[in-house]
Amino acid sequence: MPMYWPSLTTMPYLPENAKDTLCRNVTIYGRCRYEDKGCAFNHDPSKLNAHQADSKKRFNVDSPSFTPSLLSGNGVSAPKKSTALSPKAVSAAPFQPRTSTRSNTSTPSGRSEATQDWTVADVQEFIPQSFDVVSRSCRRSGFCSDVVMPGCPDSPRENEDPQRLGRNAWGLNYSGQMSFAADMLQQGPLQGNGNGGITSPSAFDPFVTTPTPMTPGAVGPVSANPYSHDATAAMGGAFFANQTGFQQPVQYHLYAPIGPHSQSTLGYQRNVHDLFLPNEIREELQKKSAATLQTLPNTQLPAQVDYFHSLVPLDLNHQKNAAIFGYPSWIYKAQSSKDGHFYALRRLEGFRLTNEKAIRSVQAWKRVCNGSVVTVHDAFTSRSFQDSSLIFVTDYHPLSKTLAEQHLGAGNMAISNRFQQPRTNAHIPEQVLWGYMTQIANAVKAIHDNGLAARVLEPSKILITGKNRLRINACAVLDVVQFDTQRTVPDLQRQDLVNFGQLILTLGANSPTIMHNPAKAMEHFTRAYSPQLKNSVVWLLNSLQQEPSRDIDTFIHGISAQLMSTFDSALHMDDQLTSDLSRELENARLVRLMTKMSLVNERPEYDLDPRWSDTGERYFLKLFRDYVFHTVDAQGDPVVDLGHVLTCINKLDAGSDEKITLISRDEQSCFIVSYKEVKKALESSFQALMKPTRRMH
Ligand SMILES: Nc1ncnc2c1ncn2[C@@H]1O[C@H](COP(=O)(O)OP(=O)(O)OP(=O)(O)O)[C@@H](O)[C@H]1O
Repeated sequence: MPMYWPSLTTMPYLPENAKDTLCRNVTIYGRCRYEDKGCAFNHDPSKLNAHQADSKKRFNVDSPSFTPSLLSGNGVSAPKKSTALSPKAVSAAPFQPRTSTRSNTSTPSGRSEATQDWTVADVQEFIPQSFDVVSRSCRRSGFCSDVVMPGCPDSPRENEDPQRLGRNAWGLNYSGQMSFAADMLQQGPLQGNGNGGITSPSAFDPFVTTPTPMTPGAVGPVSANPYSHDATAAMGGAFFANQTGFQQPVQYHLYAPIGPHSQSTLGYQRNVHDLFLPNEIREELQKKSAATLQTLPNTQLPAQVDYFHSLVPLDLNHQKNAAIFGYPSWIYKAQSSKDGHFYALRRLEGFRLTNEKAIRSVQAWKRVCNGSVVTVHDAFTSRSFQDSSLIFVTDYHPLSKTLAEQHLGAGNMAISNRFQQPRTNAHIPEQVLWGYMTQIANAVKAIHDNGLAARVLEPSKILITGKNRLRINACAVLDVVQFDTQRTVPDLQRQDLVNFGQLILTLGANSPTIMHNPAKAMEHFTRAYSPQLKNSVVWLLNSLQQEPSRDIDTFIHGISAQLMSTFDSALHMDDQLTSDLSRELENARLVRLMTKMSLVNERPEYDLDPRWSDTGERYFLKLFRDYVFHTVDAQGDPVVDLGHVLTCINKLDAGSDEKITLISRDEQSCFIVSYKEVKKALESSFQALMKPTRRMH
């Protein structure tokens, strides 16, 4: 190990009391080769002892102003060092207040004092302390004996046997739990003390209620937004949103465990998956994104249909029946050149518009805004397909299936290709069927309230867009195609109720053809489901015959108990999604911060420019990057600890006052810097990048 050389020019920090601090080289090697070459530290232990005796006189038990918070003068907690490690500590005398140290543990002076205390004979008393708030880095951080690094799982803690820690890559211990969480939770909130120091959790007094940053009207630590200094100035509004108006306290930079929780883990344990979106949701969303962005090269389809392009067919087979609309219909996904969004285009092949008013009836459908209806946006005629077609523009719901595909085996082969899960012939559970009923009732009510009728309530025209999540599709089509119908809207609305009843009966009987024999279908339904469900279906089926006339409001009133149950399920789902979302809370921030770091660090075009890469702030940003990502253990193997990375980046984002020691790759120089300083340096370097012409000034 090279001799320690504290007065290198790159080292920005020299303790003001250097003369009172025993040189570390004297401690380690017995002498300092730089004693006469400018080393600013003390090389005569006897002088130091005299001085320390002096200082003990000044600060002792009798000192009237002693505060047993274990904080040093600058607000940084006193080092624990040898006291925590000494075997004598076990039989230590009861707690007695002793001299508080002035500087933090990262400084050479801290080390020399430790040396004074290091001999066993000097360990007089055990001072109960919490962890060192000031962390000290060591590139060889694996169980490094002289560095206590909160957040670094390889640092020794409280006589912990490193072997027992049994950690593996990603900071997981062998039981599969994240190791960093304990450190993060242990550290608790970091709060500036207004002195540039940090109050440690050891100063927490359970009997004193202080306003927390979450308390409305709280002042103190949150009065200054720790992030606001750079918000728009540094990144420009487009890159980082301006955060003015929101006082985010530092505590929010920890991942708070929002339920539901796994019962098999201890309070402080985290599984790496706890930090991110659950895999199923991530996969589902990614598949949906992929489906949305899918394109079809070498297609025979027109390149442009009105203001849409990039058409991809959504139909699962080439056989089209004209049974529902009277015209063969096709569905395409397409991108709008007006707004760049994706839409579903339903094309009715060979339709000739004879009455212009017909197509205007779509206007009324644009006003139907309901979670159970596929929103209709537009309708127009087109000759792009070399015929005369009628096109309906609706919302696109990627990877959706129709009820017929899901439960009645429609397009079975193709479905298994697209969704990789062929339809099961299983009987639909009653609760699921109630869920379908309440959602369709919701859609029908919205449609009827707008003075319209759904007219198409078929299993092949109802989409499942998520788990048990339905939306009525193909609305508005019959209003245009059968514009001249003689039936009144109330009549069509009653017909909707009948169609609704038939739909549920078909699904419950689990066969598309069972409606050819309604008596048999009802018999099957009665056997499979509760009388309440059956009665609801019968009520709907009889809507045309009975007086007084029936409407959707009366039906909804009748199934209110089921509505409550569906509503409750929706609330649970909402909770679950909120909880899942909270896991992603910091990711966007972290990714942006890491992007910033990557943009600044080691830019090839400035590689040979010493003013850019190897001096000042850029240099310690480079070392900070090493500290976060390139730490190695005692054997020189890379430490791959996600917990360490997240902790460091979160603290950087928060601009914490906590200090770290950054050591150069050749171990010849070091910086003692706070995260706050690193953050400022990152901001100004990034600013310099954004203004290349002025960067050198
Ligand atoms: N708005 C939409 N967003 C996404 N996919 C849709 C949309 N509308 C329909 N689809 C999908 O397109 C496919 C074809 O739908 P379509 O309405 O033509 O039903 P179909 O099963 O072909 O019935 P039919 O034979 O009566 O036309 C279905 O798999 C459906 O999930």
